[in-house]
Amino acid sequence: MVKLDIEIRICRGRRGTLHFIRFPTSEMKNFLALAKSKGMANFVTTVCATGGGAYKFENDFQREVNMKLAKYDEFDSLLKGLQFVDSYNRKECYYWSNPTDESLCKKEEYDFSNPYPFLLVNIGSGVSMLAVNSPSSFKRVSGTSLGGGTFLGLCCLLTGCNTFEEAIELAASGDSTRVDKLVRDIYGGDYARFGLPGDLVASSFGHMNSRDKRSKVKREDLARATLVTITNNIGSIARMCAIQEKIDRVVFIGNFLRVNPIAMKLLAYAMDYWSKGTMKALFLEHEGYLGAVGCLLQYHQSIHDRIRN
Ligand SMILES: Nc1ncnc2c1ncn2[C@@H]1O[C@H](COP(=O)(O)OP(=O)(O)OP(=O)(O)O)[C@@H](O)[C@H]1O
Ligand SMILES: CC(C)(CO)[C@@H](O)C(=O)NCCC(=O)O
Repeated sequence: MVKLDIEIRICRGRRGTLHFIRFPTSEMKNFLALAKSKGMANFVTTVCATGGGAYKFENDFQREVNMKLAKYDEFDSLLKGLQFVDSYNRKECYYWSNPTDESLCKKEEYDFSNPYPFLLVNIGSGVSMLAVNSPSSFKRVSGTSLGGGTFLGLCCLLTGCNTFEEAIELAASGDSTRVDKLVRDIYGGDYARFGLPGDLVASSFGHMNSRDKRSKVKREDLARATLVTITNNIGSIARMCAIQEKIDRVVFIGNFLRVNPIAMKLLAYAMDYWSKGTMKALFLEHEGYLGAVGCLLQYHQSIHDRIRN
């Protein structure tokens, strides 16, 4: 279990501890009802917010609890949060060593004090890829709608599970090769001419057209195959973006990676293997909270600027 609280001094000499809690935006109605019943508006007038929810729920906050949202762009917030969290916590950034050897693969700290340029891959319900060249310069290079939401949605459909935690637990004990068709299922071994090893997935879910194979597959196998399919696709797009932008470090964040070492190791493997060791996959301990930290910092900065002028 990673300790996520951060002791901070933000600006105007303010000190404190950042605590992190999360709930899905599908629970916003319940959150607002709780905030109302506890009289939250008596001690908080403004809530910093980022992402689509900052726009979608703005009127609800005003109407239900008479609170204002201080809204900040999701990518500005992610990057500001990342810079801040990494500077406060030297152990924030890590990688998976020996990703091509499961028995040796382990989590190791990474010194990210000289970060630029890097590719930031935010795996939320959808996925965005940003090329970050300096603290103030970035562009959104690409994205894909096949993200964490797709993994969870397909997993619920295919296995009858109901939560992300359940989906990950199922995947942990599943075997995706009972679902996916591998190169060796097509070639009988490697396709050496183009460097495609026999154990590479040739066709995700490619076995599932067979009635016989479908009758033998378990929920766990389907969950694992869904996880592998979505993760490999993201890894592949991220690698192409990194090549296009001439970047060799790729930082993966977003709640899809929460409690999800299978996906992280797969991404580490894919980046290392397909780049012949020239690209590195990096991860952050606060992978799902960077936007929240970033919008708080921007709010403080705006107050500071207002006081100075
Ligand atoms: N407890 C959880 N409940 C639901 N999803 C979870 C949970 N923990 C991790 N996830 C994963 O995180 C994903 C959402 O990630 P995140 O919260 O970073 O994205 P988001 O900001 O909502 O994304 P987007 O901006 O694309 O809508 C889910 O689709 C799911 O794969
Ligand atoms: C729409 C956002 C930016 C919201 O965070 C994200 O879900 C995303 O990048 N989706 C993928 C959209 C695309 O296909 O590029």
